[in-house]
Amino acid sequence: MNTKYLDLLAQKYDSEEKVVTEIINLKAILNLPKGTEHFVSDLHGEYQAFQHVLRNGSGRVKEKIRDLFEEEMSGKELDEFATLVFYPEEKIKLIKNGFDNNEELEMWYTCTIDRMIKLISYASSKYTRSKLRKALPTQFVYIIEELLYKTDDITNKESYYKKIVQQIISLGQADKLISGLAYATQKLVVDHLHVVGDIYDRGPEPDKIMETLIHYPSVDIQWGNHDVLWIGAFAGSKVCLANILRICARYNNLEIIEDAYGINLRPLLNLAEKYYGDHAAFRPKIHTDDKPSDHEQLQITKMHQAIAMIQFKLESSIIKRRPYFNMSERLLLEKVDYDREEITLHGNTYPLVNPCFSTIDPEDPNRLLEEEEQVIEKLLFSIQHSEKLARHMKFLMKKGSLYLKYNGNLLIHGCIPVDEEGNMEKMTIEDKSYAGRELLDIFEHYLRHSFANPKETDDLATDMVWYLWTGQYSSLFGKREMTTFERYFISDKATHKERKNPYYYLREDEEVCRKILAEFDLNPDQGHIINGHTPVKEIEGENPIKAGGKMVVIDGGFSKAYQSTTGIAGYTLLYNSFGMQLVAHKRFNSKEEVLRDGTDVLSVKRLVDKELERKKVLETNVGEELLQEIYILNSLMEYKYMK
Ligand SMILES: O=P(O)(O)OC[C@H]1O[C@](O)(COP(=O)(O)O)[C@@H](O)[C@@H]1O
Ligand SMILES: [Mn+2]
Repeated sequence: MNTKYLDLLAQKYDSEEKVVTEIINLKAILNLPKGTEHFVSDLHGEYQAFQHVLRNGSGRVKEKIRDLFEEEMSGKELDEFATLVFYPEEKIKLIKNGFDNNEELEMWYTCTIDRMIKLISYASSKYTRSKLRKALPTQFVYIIEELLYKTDDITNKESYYKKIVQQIISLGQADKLISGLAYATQKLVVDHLHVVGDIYDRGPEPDKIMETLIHYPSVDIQWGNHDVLWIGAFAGSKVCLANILRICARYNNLEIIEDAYGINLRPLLNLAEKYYGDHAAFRPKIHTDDKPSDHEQLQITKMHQAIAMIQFKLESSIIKRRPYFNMSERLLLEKVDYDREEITLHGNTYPLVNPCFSTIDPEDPNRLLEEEEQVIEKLLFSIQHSEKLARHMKFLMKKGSLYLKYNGNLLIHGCIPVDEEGNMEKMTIEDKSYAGRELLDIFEHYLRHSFANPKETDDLATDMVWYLWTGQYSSLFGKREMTTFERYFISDKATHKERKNPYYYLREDEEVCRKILAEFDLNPDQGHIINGHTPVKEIEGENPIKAGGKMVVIDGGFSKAYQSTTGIAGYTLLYNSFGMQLVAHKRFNSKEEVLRDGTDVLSVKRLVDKELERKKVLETNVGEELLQEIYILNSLMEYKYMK
């Protein structure tokens, strides 16, 4: 090993004892049970529901409370206590309002602090003391450690502990201590979070989800098709930008653009006012209680049309300059008969419902008007200069990837494009052909290149980000076509169908899943594919666990817009030292409801896999890293201290 490196390391470990202590510490960690991994996907801007799932650790918090207190507490009390751990500040306020005098309150404090200490002690039992310390609220570390390491049999210490608790109460610190303990418990029940794509679009608060993730101690992200659309917009793709604006308009979420990210939509509104009127197909979908005024709705409807038409025009130029995207069928503006208001697709002619083509020159339908060009330029400038968006996108790049191999499993948002026989589909890019893992790697390479070169707006890398959103062989989309145009302008529903890659039915087949795992150098006997992206229709009896347990699809639809199709409000997956558990979540309405009714919205758990022996850190990705560290420390020991 390079001695310079070891000399440098010796500055940190400047005594034999320090090296020895660290080696012993790391070896001890290797033998602890593996930490709990928490998988979520398709959050689609639903910040409140996501918060709830994080706070309850997909049921882990409640489970621990039940284990500890089932004997001494009623069902209602267990619920109340769980709610206190999820939303401590709010719940404490509610509980305090219910007391008539100070004595009752003090009794409640004493009992609650005691229970919280027991809970945190139990929740941290598989971790080192140092990890627990890091999770604790800093101002109370000393006090909590004193309370934690009390054992009941040392009765003569009892009065000492009582004194501590009384002091905390009389100094007015009890609320803060209880809240701190609650948050620490939340941190301890889950060790690592995986977000299997689609943080953005459809729901109202993706920016808040990003903030939460940025502050989350241990997280990775597998990009979803909607996430790469945002990355693409920030990286200079005008067509990705048009798409995110169109989707925000469609779902009545333009606040995300204007208020959360500070982008001025005035130029778009001016253009929209000039060329467009009301249009049923472009009215925003309203899911919230705070309905925009009629005037606002009309403005959104107009902007929605303006940006959709810009999108369709921009798409055509990419399709033309990238023949190997194989998308010439999607040159729709050229297929329209503007006099007759008809379009011919696959040999069938359909009337166009309410066309709004006033910015289109039938002789050159793909050409942007100068005004349209200026609008999209201005919007691109603002998007690329939004400080907050820059922070969020950089984080997505830092923690994200197209796929992830983690503890033997393959995490991927969409699919691995395959043919009907289950062979990896090939895509030729600039005369070179790619399939399977290589295809995903080259996609990721282009995406990173585009992000690193935001001034380039029409190069291959930037176009490729759009391909990831909508291309036939994109691992994030995986459908033959996206029929956005048809849904706006053609009433015949048959034209709205998006043909899926065979992956989406072949993934039921264990052999296909094994082949995919092998393609990624994973052990097919032990690994699983964890997928998001396609809502599992529990309502119709669809099972999220497929291919004999090799495939788990966890998109149950956090997205409110999809809950009527799925019948639930999302799946999450937990993978701890005992195995994997799938958790189905019932619809989450509001934090207020949970606080009021004390009920949790979780339901059934299904066992995906049960480890025969409890899995240790040694057998995980983290374990591999620790082994390397131990190896280096041993080298240091030999080089510096054992001569
Ligand atoms: O929500 P909308 O506007 O109906 O959009 C539907 C589009 O979203 C997609 O389903 C992709 O989004 P998801 O990844 O959320 O499924 C496309 O296949 C489809 O064209
Ligand atoms: Mn998706």
